[in-house]
Amino acid sequence: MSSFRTIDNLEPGRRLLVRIDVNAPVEDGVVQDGRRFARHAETIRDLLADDHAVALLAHQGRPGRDTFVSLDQHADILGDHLGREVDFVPDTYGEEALAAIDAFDSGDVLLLENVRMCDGELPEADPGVKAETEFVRTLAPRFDAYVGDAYSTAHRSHASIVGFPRVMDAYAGRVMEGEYTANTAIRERSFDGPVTMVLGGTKAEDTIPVVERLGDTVDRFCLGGIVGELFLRTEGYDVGYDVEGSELFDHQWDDHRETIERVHDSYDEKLFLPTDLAFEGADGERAEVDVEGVTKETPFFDVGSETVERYADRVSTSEAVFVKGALGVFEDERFADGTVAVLSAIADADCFSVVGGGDTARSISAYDLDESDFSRVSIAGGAYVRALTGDPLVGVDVLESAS
Ligand SMILES: Nc1ncnc2c1ncn2[C@@H]1O[C@H](COP(=O)(O)OP(=O)(O)OP(=O)(O)O)[C@@H](O)[C@H]1O
Ligand SMILES: O=C(O)[C@H](O)COP(=O)(O)O
Repeated sequence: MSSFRTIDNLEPGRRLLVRIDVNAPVEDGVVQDGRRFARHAETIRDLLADDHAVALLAHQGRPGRDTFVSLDQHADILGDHLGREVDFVPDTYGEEALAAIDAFDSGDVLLLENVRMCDGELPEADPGVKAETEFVRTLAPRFDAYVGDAYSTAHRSHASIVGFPRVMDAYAGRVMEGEYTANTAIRERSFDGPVTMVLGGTKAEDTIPVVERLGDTVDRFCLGGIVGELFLRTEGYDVGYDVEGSELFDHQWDDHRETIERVHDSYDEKLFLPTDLAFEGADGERAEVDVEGVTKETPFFDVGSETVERYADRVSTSEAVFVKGALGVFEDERFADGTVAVLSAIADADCFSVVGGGDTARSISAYDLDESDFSRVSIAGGAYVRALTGDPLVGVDVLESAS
């Protein structure tokens, strides 16, 4: 059980600084709605019911990525979920933000600008260091308390996650409490039959340590997405290289090569890698190639149909299946087969199943799968895998210390 205080422990009518995580996919400049908005809206609704004044902090994307955009659209989406206006302030702790904060009152909700656009939020550092930033020193005294609700960013030692709770009265919001309780409980379960992990997506830093840490307890790892290609590269296949305009592979290969090779050698028998991959053919349609025939000039966007069949077969004979990261670029219907077919096989199987990853969880609603066919859908990605591996979450630790 966690030992943090929750928003149920707050006196009504406080001025609250609330960190949420509505980091979302951005398609052609349009921020996509999803579970994260819906779940944080529940926290905000509960806070408003207790007459609090709510100033929201959140991030979107990472500097340098095309998903690194302002939060103005996020305010509208949150407003739609809440059925009321959420005021967007295009500033975080400058004059405009301070004027808005000084003027706000019980029952108001405002969303400050993307915290990763302001000095002090990045890079990661010790909570004591982040608490000394101008960002934290300026905003903290203007509020009665801090609410940490961004469970899915609780693995990042950033100012808005660890700096404020270090110096403020701090509480966990509904999302933080719910995700923490469920994800910690998952780790404590044991299973009689085979346990399978389906790992894909774009973040090697999240998925590779999972294989390393859980290699002795998990029976099968079915790999796809970027991580699948990086493992194929250790076997000498010409994949997992950046083509022009992409920055998905080479830096991750440089950072993780040693671990990938070690993990590959140690758990060879448990690792299932794609045997075929999908790409965009000359006619713009989905085409597939056996891994024996791949070339480094071709970008691949999904696992192929033979791989899907093998993975679906593995999950259907499992007692428990954990998913982190999509097997392909499911946002494009041509490359959704791998992700959707394997999720469907999990939904049909008689097993305990958890799907994690902010982006990955979106494929469930995007392709009309039924959320109730899974034991749990977590809106967290990196924090979810850390919960599975038992690694501490700084954003949770700092809330516990604040109690
Ligand atoms: N071969 C591929 N090339 C490029 N992108 C891919 C490929 N396979 C999967 N993806 C992308 O992986 C994404 C999902 O994984 P990602 O690692 O970004 O996040 P996640 O695990 O869902 O969540 P979080 O961001 O919360 O950690 C999807 O948006 C999908 O488009
Ligand atoms: O989407 C996520 O996983 C969280 O919002 C954290 O984002 P980050 O990986 O860019 O820190």
